[in-house]
Amino acid sequence: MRREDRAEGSASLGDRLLALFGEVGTRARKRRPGVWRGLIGGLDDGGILNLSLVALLSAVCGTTVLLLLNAEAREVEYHGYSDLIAFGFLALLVIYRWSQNYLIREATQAIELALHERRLSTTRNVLRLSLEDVQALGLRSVIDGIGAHYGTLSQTLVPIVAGVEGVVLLVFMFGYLVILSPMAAALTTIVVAVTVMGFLASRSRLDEDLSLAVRSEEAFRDLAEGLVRGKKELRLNPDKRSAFQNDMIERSEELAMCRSNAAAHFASMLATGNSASYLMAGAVVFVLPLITGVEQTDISRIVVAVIFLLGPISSVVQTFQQVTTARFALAEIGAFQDRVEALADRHDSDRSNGRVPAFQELRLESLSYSHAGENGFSIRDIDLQLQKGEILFVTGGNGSGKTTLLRIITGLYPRHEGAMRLNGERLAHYPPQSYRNLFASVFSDFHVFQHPYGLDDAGLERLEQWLVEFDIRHKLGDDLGFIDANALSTGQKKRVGLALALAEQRQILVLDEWAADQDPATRRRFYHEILPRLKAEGLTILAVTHDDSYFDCCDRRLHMAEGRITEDGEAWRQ
Ligand SMILES: Nc1ncnc2c1ncn2[C@@H]1O[C@H](COP(=O)(O)OP(=O)(O)OP(=O)(O)O)[C@@H](O)[C@H]1O
Repeated sequence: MRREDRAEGSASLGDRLLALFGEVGTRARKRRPGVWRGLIGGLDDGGILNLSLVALLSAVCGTTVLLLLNAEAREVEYHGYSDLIAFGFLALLVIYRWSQNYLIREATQAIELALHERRLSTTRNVLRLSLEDVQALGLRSVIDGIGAHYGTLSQTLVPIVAGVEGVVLLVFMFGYLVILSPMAAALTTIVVAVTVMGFLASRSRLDEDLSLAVRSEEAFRDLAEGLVRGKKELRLNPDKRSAFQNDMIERSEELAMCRSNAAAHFASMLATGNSASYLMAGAVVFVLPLITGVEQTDISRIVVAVIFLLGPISSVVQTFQQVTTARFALAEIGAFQDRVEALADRHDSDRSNGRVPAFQELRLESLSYSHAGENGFSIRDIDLQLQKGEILFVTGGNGSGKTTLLRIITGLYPRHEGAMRLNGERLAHYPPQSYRNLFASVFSDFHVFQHPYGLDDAGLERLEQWLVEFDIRHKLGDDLGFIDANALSTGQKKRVGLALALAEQRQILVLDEWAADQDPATRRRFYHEILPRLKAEGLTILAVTHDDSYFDCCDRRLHMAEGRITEDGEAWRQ
C-alpha cells in the first residue's frame, strides 16, 4: 500500500473515531457520518473492525489473567502449584500488554492524522481569505483555531483511548463476575449505575466551568501579550505599571477561580468514582453474605474479581474528564472551521493564481469603501488613474484614508461602490489573484518572514543585489534562506522589506511611508536615485509620503482629506 493511501486510510479512520466523541462543526456534520454511521462505515473499511478485534483480544486476555489467578489459587489450595497455569498467565499478560499498546498507538495515530488534515484544510482556507476577513477573525481566534485547541485535544487522546479499552475490559470482567455470582454482579451494577448517573448529571456544569476557564485564559493571554509588547511604556511609567499589574492580578484571580472550579468538579467526580469502586468491594464483603448463603472461598474469589474491576473503572472515570475537555476543544475547532469555510467560499471562483496581465493602466471610478463598525471611516467618490511607468505620490494628514486607498487599489480590500478597470476591463468586486500579482508592497505594518518565501535562486540573487544596494546585506547571515528581522532596527527592517519587494519583480511597487524611518542621506538617495532608476526600468510606483521636501520627485500627486481626494489636491509635475 502506498504511503499516501495508508495516510488517507488512517485519516478517514481517525475521522470516524473523532465522530464517536463529537461532531466537528455544522458544515462538517453535513458531510461526515454520525456516530452509528461512522461506526458502520469504519467496519466497512476495516479500520474500526481491526481496532475492535484488538480491543476484544485485550479484554479477553485481561479477563483470562484474572480467571487464571483465581484458578491457580484454587489449585494451590486443593492440588498444589500448577506450572501450566503460571505459564498461561505470563503468556496472556504479554499479549495483553501488546494489544493494549497496539490499540492506543494505532487509534491515536489515526486521530492525529485526521486532525492534521483538518488543520491543513483550515489553514488553506485562512490563506484564501481576504485581508478584511482575517482582520475580522482576529489574531487570537486564528492562533487558537489552528493551534491551541488542537494541542488541548491531542493531550486527551491517550487517556480517552485507554478509557474506551477499559470499558471493553470492564464488560468482560463483569461477565466473569456474573458467572461467579449473579447477586454480586447485581450489587455492582447498582453502584456503577448510580455513579454514572451522577457523572452525567454534573457534565453540563463541567462544560460551563470549562468554557469559562477557556474565555478567562484568552483574556489573560491578551494581557500577557501586552506585558511583552508594552514593556517600554510599563518600564518608564510606575503608575501605568501598577495599574496594569492590578489588572493582571484581577484576571489571574479570575482564571484561578475558573480553573479551580473545574478542577473541583473533576476532583469530586474522581473521588466519587474511587469511593464507588471501594463501595463495590464493600458491598460484596458486607452485604452479599447477608442476602445469599455464599461460601468464604467464593467471597475471596469474588472480591479478587471486583478488585480487578477497579483499574478499568478508574480509567473510565478519568475518561469522563478527558472526553469533556476533548468535546469542548472539538466544538471550538468546528466553529472556527465553519466560520473560515463560509468566508472562504466567497473566493471559490478565483482560479487565476499564476497569470499576470501586462499592466498599462488602472482606473478607479466613483469608488467608495467603509470600514466596519457603527461610525466606520469611509473613503468616497475616488476617481483616479495610474499609468504604466509613472510615479504617483499620495499625500494627506493622519487618518485621511491613504493606507485604506492603497489596500483597495492592491485588491486587499474589496470596493463597496464604484468601479475599477484594469487596461479598460472592469474588475470583479474581489479582484482576482492575477490582478494582485501586479503588486509588490511595503506597507507600514509589513512583515518580514523568517524565510524569503516565493523567491527562486534568481530571486535570491536579486535580493542579494538590492540588500547590497541598500547597505544592509552585512546585517544578515551568509545564508539568505533565513532572515532574523528581530535583530534589525526599524529603518533597517524597512530596507530589507523593500529589497524583498523589489526581488519579486512585480510591475507596480506600492510603498506606505517607506522613507519615514530612513536617515536623511538614504532618504535623499531613495527619492533622487532609486525611484528614478526603478521608473527607468519600467516600474510603476504608487507611494504614500509625508516628505514635503521631495513632493517634486513624482509625476503626479494626489492629496487626501477625510477620505476624499481634494479638488486642489491633484498636482501635476511641471
Ligand atoms: N481595519 C480597520 N477597521 C476600522 N477602521 C479602520 C481600519 N483601518 C483603518 N481604519 C480607520 O480608517 C481611517 C483611515 O485610516 P488609514 O490608515 O487609511 O489612514 P492614513 O491616511 O493612512 O493615516 P496615517 O497617515 O496615520 O497612516 C482611520 O480613521 C482609521 O481609524
